[in-house]
Amino acid sequence: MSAAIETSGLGKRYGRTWALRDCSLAIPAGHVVGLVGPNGAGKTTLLSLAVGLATPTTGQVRVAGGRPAGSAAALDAVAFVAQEAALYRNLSVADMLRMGRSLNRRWDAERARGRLAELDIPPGRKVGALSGGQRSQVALTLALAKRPELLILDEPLAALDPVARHDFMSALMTAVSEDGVSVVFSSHVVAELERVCDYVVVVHGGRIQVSGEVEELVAGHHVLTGPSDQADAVAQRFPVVRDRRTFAQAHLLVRASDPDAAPPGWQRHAIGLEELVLAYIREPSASALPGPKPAPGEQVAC
Ligand SMILES: Nc1ncnc2c1ncn2[C@@H]1O[C@H](COP(=O)(O)OP(=O)(O)OP(=O)(O)O)[C@@H](O)[C@H]1O
Repeated sequence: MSAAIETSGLGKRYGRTWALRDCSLAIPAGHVVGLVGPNGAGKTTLLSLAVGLATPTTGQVRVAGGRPAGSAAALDAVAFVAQEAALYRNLSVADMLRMGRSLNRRWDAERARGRLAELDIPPGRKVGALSGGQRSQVALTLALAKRPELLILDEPLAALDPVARHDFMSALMTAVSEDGVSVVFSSHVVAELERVCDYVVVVHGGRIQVSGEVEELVAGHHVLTGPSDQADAVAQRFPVVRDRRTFAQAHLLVRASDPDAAPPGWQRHAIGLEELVLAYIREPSASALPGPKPAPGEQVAC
């Protein structure tokens, strides 16, 4: 299967700071990928490298089926919506569309006009006079008019209110189902992920901490609840992501897909994506990456 984004040994250093390091990742095409992590984790850096706006200090990155990031072939296939949507506030919406047409080899003008009409965004209005939600929709329209194979968005939801956020994500999902475009977007809105993403990447401290299909990640983790005095023995049997204990009871979030994982006297609970992602973000030394799983009893370490 071709990869939407593939990196090997990718690193980016700004002065003494490694914004991203040792990043080897293969995100298969055809997914809606949520890229999450705390402030300063390296999300924008990873996306900038994938788009070709930054050059790697180490390693390489290929996009949309093996095209070197930033190459002419990649620029044709990839559309990017930046954190601050790169729109000229003094130009009208129609001017932005004209600019898009002249800058891109592939350009679906009809679709762009139709989309803006559906959204009731007047073509003659200056971009600076639009609401934040409307500006985001214009940026998405420009990106989709390229008919990209891969659409990359850096925190598209950050400035949007809940209704605009919902409308934006619905528009994105429609584009995914109509065009089959692969989408990678970074977000702090972890609660949204479960509804829209089928693949998730967690980055923390410049390193990839989690990468995988949502369904597999959720099926492969459970919370085991039982007596605290047995918790050490149970923790020896499974890779533990999070260990919470009171005097009487322990709650261990473990990486185990075995349906019989719960030892006698212990209960097993399923876990949702939001809780799973937050648990990893709170435990930076834990990781869930493709490849051999950690041995039972091994603390999952990067
Ligand atoms: N141009 C730059 N010059 C110097 N340091 C930078 C630069 N860009 C990013 N960094 C540093 O690299 C690290 C990763 O930054 P990055 O913007 O990729 O994180 P992020 O996960 O996107 O953060 P946020 O969620 O806050 O947007 C941070 O420590 C940041 O300060």
